[in-house]
Amino acid sequence: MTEQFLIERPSFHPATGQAIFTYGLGGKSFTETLTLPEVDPEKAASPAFAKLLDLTAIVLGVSYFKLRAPFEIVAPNIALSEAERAFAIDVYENGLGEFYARNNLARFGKLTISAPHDAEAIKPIVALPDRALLPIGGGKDSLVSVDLLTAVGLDFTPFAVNPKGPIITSIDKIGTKPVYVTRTLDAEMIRLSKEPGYYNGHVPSTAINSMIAALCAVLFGFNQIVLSNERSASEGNVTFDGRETNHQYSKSLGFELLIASILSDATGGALKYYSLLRPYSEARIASLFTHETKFDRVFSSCNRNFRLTGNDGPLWCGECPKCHFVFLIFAPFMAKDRLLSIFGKDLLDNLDNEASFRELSGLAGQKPWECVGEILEAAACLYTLTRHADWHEAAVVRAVKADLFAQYGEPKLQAAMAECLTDSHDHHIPPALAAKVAAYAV
Ligand SMILES: CC(=O)N[C@H]1[C@@H](OP(=O)(O)OP(=O)(O)OC[C@H]2O[C@@H](n3ccc(=O)[nH]c3=O)[C@H](O)[C@@H]2O)O[C@H](CO)[C@@H](O)[C@@H]1O[C@H](C)C(=O)N[C@@H](C)C(=O)N[C@@H](CCC(=O)O)C(=O)O
Ligand SMILES: Nc1ncnc2c1ncn2[C@@H]1O[C@H](COP(=O)(O)OP(=O)(O)OP(=O)(O)O)[C@@H](O)[C@H]1O
Repeated sequence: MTEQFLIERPSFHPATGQAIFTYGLGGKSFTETLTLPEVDPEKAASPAFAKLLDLTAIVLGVSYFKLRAPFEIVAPNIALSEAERAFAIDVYENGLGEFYARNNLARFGKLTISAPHDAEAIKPIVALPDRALLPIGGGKDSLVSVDLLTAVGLDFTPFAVNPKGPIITSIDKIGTKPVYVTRTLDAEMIRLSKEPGYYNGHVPSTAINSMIAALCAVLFGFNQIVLSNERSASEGNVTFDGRETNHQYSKSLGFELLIASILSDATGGALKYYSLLRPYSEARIASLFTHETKFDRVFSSCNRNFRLTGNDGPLWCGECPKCHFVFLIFAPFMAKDRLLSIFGKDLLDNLDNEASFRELSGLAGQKPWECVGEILEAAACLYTLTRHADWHEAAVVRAVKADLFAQYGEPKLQAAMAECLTDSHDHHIPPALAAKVAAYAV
C-alpha cells in the first residue's frame, strides 16, 4: 500500500487547557500537546474555535510528516473547504520548501490531501474585542513592533510559544502580562529524525506559531494578530524542483495574505492577521530599533537561543549567519560602542567571518538557509560601511571592498541603500493603523 500521513481530528480539554494532536505514519502514532492558559469552556465551544483547532492540527503535522514525506496526506475526520485544502497544500509544499531542497525530494505539485469537503467554511462571526496579540520572538523585529504599537496607542498583549531566554527577558522588560503556550513535541519524532530511513529538516515555524496564536485570539479575546515580518522575508534562497524555495516562507507576504484569509473565514471575518513591519527592509528595522535602548541587554536574534532544549552559550554566538547579518545591518545606524557592547565583540573586524559576510552579500555561495535579509540589502549595508568613519577600516570591510565594487558598481549599491530606507506600500496593515505608524516612524 502507498505510504500515507494520517492527521487525526484533534481534541481540546478546557479543564486542563490542553489540545492534543495525533498523527500516524508508517504504523507509528505520534502525539503533540499544547498547553494553554486557563480557558472559559464557552469560548472553546464556538464553531470558530473548532475550525481553528482542526487547521492547527493540519499545520502542526508538518513536523511528523517530514520524517518520511509521503505523497498522500489523509485527514478522514477533518472537513476542509477548497480554500483550506489549498492552504494545507501550501504549508506542506512551500512551507517545507527548504526541507525538500536540502533533502533533494521532489514533492512540488505532487502532494494530495484527502479529507471530507466542508461546504460551510465561512463560520459565524465570533465577538472579539479590539485588542492585538503580539507574538514576541526575542529578537529585534517584534521589539520594534512593541515600540510602534506603544507609540500609536494600540493595546497589545505579548504572546509566545515555548518562551525561553530572550523571549522571557524581553517580555519582562515590556512589562505587560503575556499569553504563554507550552508546546510539547513527540520525543519519538525527534529521536527518529536522527535514525536512518527518516528525514529531518526545517519546518515553517511562523505558520505553526500563528495557528497557535489564532487559537489564543479566539479563547482570550483578541481581534488581531500582529506579526513582525519584514519585507525582506519574501525573498527566497534557491530554485529547486522548478520553484523558488524560501527558508522564511511562512514569514513571506504571500503566505501572510493566505493565512489572513483562512483565519478571517474561520472567525466570520472577526480575526485580522497582518505584519506591522512589512513596509520595512531589515536595515530600516535596525535603524528603528536604535531609538530604544531598554532591550539592549536582553534581546537576541541568534537562533541558538530558541532550540527546544534552550541555550547555555552567550546571547549572541557571533558565529552564525544570523549574528553576522544583524551586526551588519545595525552597524550603519547604531553607535559603534553600543553595538560592540550588545554583541560582546566586533564581528566585522575578524577575518574568520569574511566568508560568511561574502555569502550574505552575494559575493560567494548562496543566500544562507537562515532568517537573513536580502542579498542586495546586505551588500548595500557593507557598501555604506566602506564610507563610514567607524567601520571603513574593519578587516572584513577592507577585505571585500574591491569585490563589492566590482560586482555591483557604486551606483547600484547607492540605489539599493536608498531603496532599503524607502518604505513599501505593499503590505496588509489596516489603513488607519498604517497611516499612524508611518507618521511616527519617519
Ligand atoms: C532554533 C532553531 O533554529 N532550530 C532549527 C534547527 O533545529 P535544531 O535541531 O538545532 O534545534 P530544535 O529547534 O531544538 O529542534 C530539535 C528537533 O526538533 C525538530 N523540530 C523542532 C521544532 C518543530 O516545530 N518541529 C520539529 O520537528 C527539529 O527538526 C529538530 O530535529 O534546525 C531544524 C532543521 O533545519 C529547524 O527546523 C529548526 O527550526 C525551528 C523549527 C525554529 O523554530 N526555527 C526558527 C528560529 C526559524 O527558523 N524561523 C524562521 C522562520 C521560518 C518560517 O517559515 O516561519 C525565521 O525566523 O526566519
Ligand atoms: N516562540 C515564539 N512564539 C511566538 N511568536 C514567535 C516565536 N518566535 C518567533 N515568533 C514570531 O514570529 C515572527 C518571526 O520571527 P523572527 O525571529 O523573524 O522575529 P524576531 O524574533 O522578532 O526578530 P529577529 O528577526 O531579530 O529574530 C515574529 O513575528 C516573531 O515575533
